[in-house]
Amino acid sequence: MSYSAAVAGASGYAGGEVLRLLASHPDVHVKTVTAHSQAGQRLDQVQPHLHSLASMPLHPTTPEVLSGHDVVVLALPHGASAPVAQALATSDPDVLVLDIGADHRLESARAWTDFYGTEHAGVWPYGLPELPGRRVGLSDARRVAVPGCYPTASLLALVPGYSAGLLEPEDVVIVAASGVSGAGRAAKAHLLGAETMGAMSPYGVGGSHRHIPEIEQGLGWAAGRHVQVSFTPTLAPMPRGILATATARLTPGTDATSVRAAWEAAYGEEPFVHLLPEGRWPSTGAVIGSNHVQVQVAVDERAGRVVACCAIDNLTKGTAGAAVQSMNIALGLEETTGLEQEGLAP
Ligand SMILES: NC(=O)C1=CN([C@@H]2O[C@H](COP(=O)(O)OP(=O)(O)OC[C@H]3O[C@@H](n4cnc5c(N)ncnc54)[C@H](OP(=O)(O)O)[C@@H]3O)[C@@H](O)[C@H]2O)C=CC1
Ligand SMILES: CC(=O)N[C@@H](CCC(=O)OP(=O)(O)O)C(=O)O
Repeated sequence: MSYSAAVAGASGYAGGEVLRLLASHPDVHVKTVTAHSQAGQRLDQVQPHLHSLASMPLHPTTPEVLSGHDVVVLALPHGASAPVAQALATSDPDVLVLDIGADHRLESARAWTDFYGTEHAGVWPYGLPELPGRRVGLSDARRVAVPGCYPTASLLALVPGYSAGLLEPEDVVIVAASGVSGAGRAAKAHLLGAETMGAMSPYGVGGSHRHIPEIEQGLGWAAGRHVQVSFTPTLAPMPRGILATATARLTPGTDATSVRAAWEAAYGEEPFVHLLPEGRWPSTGAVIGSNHVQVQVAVDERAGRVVACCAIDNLTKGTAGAAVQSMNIALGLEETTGLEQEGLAP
């Protein structure tokens, strides 16, 4: 069976990555692409690397244009997807909608308003199938909230320890470095070319980053109680990739053997998440361009803490790959379909 797809926000980084993956997907063909300020152009004027889709016209992003497809991917700024999704709920109730933005990720309306400052649009099944119990919730789903990029890396680093009851729920510290494509294509003051090359600096410091409630939500699901997180993002001079380093206090009696066993049990059967052999540490260089994830964990006995690292490509497993993986599950396809690319090196 062949499914038709529309990709909204096709002129952006996330939409472009969705198209790169769908261009070689055997069961889904891209029928419609939309943009906002760049509507009216040909796709290759804004995404010159997408050769097989080059002549597609970029339509305006309206519910009418997006109607009539089997799958709609919304790669739009926060706040822009909820009204489109509401219109599709009336016109196309059975369409599979994957929201790459944040509008439908948070259960807590209060957390949404605190960090995004607008009205909460509601919550959809969360598209990180590697979290306990989430894969089954995605099968037959018609709506999927694709996780944020930093939450993906942070949760894949730490969730096994919370699921196994090995980590304390307070005093979790996560520092993550992201490539500059994480900020999107639109120019931003802290992202002017020369300033990002050859330098690293933090931003969103002091508990203000909007991914904090999403990370706490995912860790809380695994722990069965609230988990308090200090999260600091940093900008790294690379186009793609996230390396998250997370530390948390061990519960009394937890040793390195039980930590290793918990992470092995969580990821032993996962097609995309690779717990590295002991002594090897994740590198963004090993996952760029692919949906694969590298994870490593160690115990810092002096500090009584676990140290877990996770590397992803922010645009693939951190966005578009997660959307395609969730789409495959929701459509009943093999989960890895269209996501077989190895990493790109050097
Ligand atoms: N970049 C990343 O690594 C990740 C991004 N995301 C999320 O994906 C979404 C898209 O991000 P990204 O691709 O990086 O951003 P970009 O700035 O690269 O692209 C934004 C896209 O949205 C369109 N757009 C802008 N304003 C509006 C509007 N008011 N209504 C409809 N469409 C609009 C743009 O169209 P045009 O160019 O024609 O103006 C463009 O296609 C965001 O929610 C982002 O947070 C999630 C995880 C990771
Ligand atoms: C480097 C950089 O600026 N990164 C972005 C993350 C963007 C992102 O992808 O956010 P969502 O997943 O919630 O859409 C930021 O910190 O805002």
